[in-house]
Amino acid sequence: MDSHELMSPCSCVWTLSQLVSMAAIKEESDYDSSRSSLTAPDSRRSWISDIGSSSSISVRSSIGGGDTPASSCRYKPHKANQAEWEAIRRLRAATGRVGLEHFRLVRRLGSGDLGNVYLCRLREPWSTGCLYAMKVVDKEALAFRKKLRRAEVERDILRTLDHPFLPTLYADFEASHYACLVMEFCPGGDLHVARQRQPGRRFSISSTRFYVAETVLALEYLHMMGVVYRDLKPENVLVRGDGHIMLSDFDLSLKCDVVPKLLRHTNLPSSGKLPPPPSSSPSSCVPPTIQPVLSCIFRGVHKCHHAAKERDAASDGGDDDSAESVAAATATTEPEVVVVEPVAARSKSFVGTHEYLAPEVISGQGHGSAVDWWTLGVFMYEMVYGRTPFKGETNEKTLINIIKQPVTFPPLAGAGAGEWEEMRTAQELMIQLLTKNPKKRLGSVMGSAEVKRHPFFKGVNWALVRSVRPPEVPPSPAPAPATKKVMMMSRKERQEPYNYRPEDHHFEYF
Ligand SMILES: Nc1ncnc2c1ncn2[C@@H]1O[C@H](COP(=O)(O)OP(=O)(O)OP(=O)(O)O)[C@@H](O)[C@H]1O
Repeated sequence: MDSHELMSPCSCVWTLSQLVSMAAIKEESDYDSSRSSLTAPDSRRSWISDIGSSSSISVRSSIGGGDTPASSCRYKPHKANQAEWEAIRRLRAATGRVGLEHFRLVRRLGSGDLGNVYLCRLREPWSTGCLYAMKVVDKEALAFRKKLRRAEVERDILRTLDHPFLPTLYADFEASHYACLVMEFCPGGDLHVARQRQPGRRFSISSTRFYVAETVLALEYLHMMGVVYRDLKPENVLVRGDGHIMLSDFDLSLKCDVVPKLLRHTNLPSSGKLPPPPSSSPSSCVPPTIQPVLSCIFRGVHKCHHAAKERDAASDGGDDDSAESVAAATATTEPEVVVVEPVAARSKSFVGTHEYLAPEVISGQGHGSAVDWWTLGVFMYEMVYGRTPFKGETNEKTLINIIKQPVTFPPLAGAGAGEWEEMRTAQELMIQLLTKNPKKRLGSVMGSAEVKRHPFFKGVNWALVRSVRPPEVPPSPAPAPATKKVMMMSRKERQEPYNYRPEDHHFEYF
């Protein structure tokens, strides 16, 4: 069969195994592949409830329609000289489009709620060495499960991203009733697995600082693009070939409008006097498009820091009037900060992973970008202590703990003086991130700017984080599959249908 038939409009419905076989390597040897996908325990699965909008959204089969120059974002200035990007660009220039028939699937990297992710490479001989991750979702199955909208949201978000710590979408297209996203391949696995390899199954404070700092930058960019991530956890933080991170999995994310607003540093939550949500420039979660917006701009940050100290000193004493008077005294001289994050966005969807849920998500009172700062606190805690802070014996107990229990820290056995001091600063940051009231949580008013200023990140040069040597650099990917049998998918694996098990994803709390 001519592989181009795949894209011709026809009423045929192909099975995934047929499509995968067509795209798979021609050498049909049956290699044993013990590389089964990594699946997280049930309580760590992500999900979205019907509360809010998901169930009422009509199922539109609008994914893809073939990857043509106009169909997805083609402008990725940060990837300009990257071999993988260049290979796709060259293919598109030669053929006018990118489709499944241009790829060879090598093996399955993993599977999730929406579909399977495959390691693949281009068939063109000149593209040797360029590896990609292809997410394949069955649109019909998703439509049946009322989750097609999630796949569309993920595709739309990926199309807009261009950041060193976020996935690059090289192409997206349809093949029969499958929708395919071709993304950057991360050979280093995820941070959940990486943590298991650490001594005591915990990351050191300096490794934690590195990964958390990169995550902050990724969240900052997402927020500025009007995206609330909502699914931060170590399983979703992948490690690139160079050891830097890449956040993955955007199907639970929330798209919002972001409207820049000017705030003074005195409005920080630690002042105890919060500004009302800006009624003139609210963030809305409805519009389907995302427009890049301005970065945060600071003027006179040194003054900010000084004023913050004064304000903190006043509010530490629990004297609201004192805090207020300091705020008032500095109000006219304080620098202004342009905040472009969707801090006032509100969604009522019950979405996330049990151990990582923010209190406002559980209570259903509406949530916005502050949920990402809560999950950052849980993420950091798990990196440092090897477990999440509110985990109970059951999912229900976990949720109750999140709402009711204060965050506590296990004793740090055998820590030296230096490490103890660093740990104390880390704990301070975690406490501020794990503040149950989202309005008082670090990051809730001025976004990432507040988080980045915390003393835990003292010495971090935010502009150069991507040039810092990561704690671990994964070994180079294996040579091209044509010369390495172990990289090939077995016939059994290629033909295996996507196996959705509803019991893994069912959620019954509300
Ligand atoms: N770019 C990538 N590079 C390497 N592996 C990847 C990549 N993207 C995804 N994977 C692997 O595939 C698995 C499934 O991917 P992903 O989480 O995006 O799917 P999903 O269907 O959206 O899952 P979820 O149930 O978490 O929503 C991941 O856990 C990871 O192991």
